[in-house]
Amino acid sequence: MKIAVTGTAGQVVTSLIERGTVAGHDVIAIGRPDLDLADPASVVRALEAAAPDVIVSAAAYTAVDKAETESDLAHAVNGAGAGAVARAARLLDVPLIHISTDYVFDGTLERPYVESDPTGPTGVYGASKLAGERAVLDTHDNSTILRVAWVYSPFGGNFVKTMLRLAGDRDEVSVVADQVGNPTSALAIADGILQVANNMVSDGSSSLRGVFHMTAQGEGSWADFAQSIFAASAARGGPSASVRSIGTADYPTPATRPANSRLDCTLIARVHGVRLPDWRTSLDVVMDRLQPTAH
Ligand SMILES: NC(=O)C1=CN([C@@H]2O[C@H](COP(=O)(O)OP(=O)(O)OC[C@H]3O[C@@H](n4cnc5c(N)ncnc54)[C@H](OP(=O)(O)O)[C@@H]3O)[C@@H](O)[C@H]2O)C=CC1
Ligand SMILES: Cc1cn([C@H]2C[C@H](O)[C@@H](COP(=O)(O)OP(=O)(O)O[C@H]3O[C@@H](C)C(=O)[C@@H](O)[C@H]3O)O2)c(=O)[nH]c1=O
Ligand SMILES: [Mg+2]
Repeated sequence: MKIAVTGTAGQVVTSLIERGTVAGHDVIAIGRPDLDLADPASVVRALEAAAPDVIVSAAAYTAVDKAETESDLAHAVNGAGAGAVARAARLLDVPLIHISTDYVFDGTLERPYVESDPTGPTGVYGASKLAGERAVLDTHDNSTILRVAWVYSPFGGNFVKTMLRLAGDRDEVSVVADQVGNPTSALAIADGILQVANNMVSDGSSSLRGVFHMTAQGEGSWADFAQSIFAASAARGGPSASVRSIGTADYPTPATRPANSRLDCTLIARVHGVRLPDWRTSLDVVMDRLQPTAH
């Protein structure tokens, strides 16, 4: 399969290049300056020139707090930019897999969110991603939206790397314990994307299209996640710190984040046969990559 993916250095695009290549696919990553999501004409032009069998829309404006003061740019990239990717997929007549987020929800529900639950983003980033979902669904029927969450990997910037950096220069790190979710490895996301792509290319049924939740099994708070990161690091002889559990009110940020970010992934298991590993299993894989010599 010839897979075009948006972005060049992001966590999901880098993981898809690795996992897709291992699986024998031709993965072409297209990003700035050739494809700039803030410039819709460049998006259509670059994707048409690549002539792929399937498009994966993985690039996005992901700076959650900064988005609060860069609303126009966040919406241009995540909203209109996603629409431009969908127009390219329509022109090429190929399946589109678009990546979205748990931050489309307000987090007030007491159980994991299912796909049909009402959205209600609490910040600009979530609102811009929701606009992107709608642009995709309005533009191209042959689309699947995968909502992922709390992404980490050996690549780019993420919570795991932030925690390891903080542990390098302090004994204790304060982390919020009242936001719960599903930490998900970008490498596992890449494997899920490949399975969904295979399904879409070989089967045109509408049941395979639409919105799906796709996160790792298992849940935890950011404080739980930090604790597991430090335990895994210590076991490899790397930096560690103790976690002080704090409340969201004690960690003020420009953007409001959902208290409950948990996504129910029953639908994608049933329809696509995709079930990502437990997050603690995937964390070990990523820690082995980040600290290969530390054992
Ligand atoms: N990170 C997370 O925790 C989560 C992410 N998601 C979603 O998953 C997807 C992948 O996220 P992730 O891999 O972590 O993102 P990263 O922040 O690691 O990377 C973002 C990517 O988007 C590219 N990009 C940003 N702006 C533009 C632009 N104007 N034009 C073209 N490319 C641009 C970057 O380009 P460059 O390569 O040039 O740097 C980079 O490749 C996104 O859709 C995100 O919304 C969903 C839930 C959680
Ligand atoms: C660095 C740090 C963060 N925190 C808190 C802030 C926040 O509530 C939580 C996670 O911090 P982050 O800045 O990594 O979170 P954030 O950037 O909001 O992560 C989100 O990114 C976007 C792109 C998504 O789509 C989401 O799924 C989610 O992964 O931990 C602490 O409590 N202590 C700390 O030392
Ligand atoms: Mg962040």
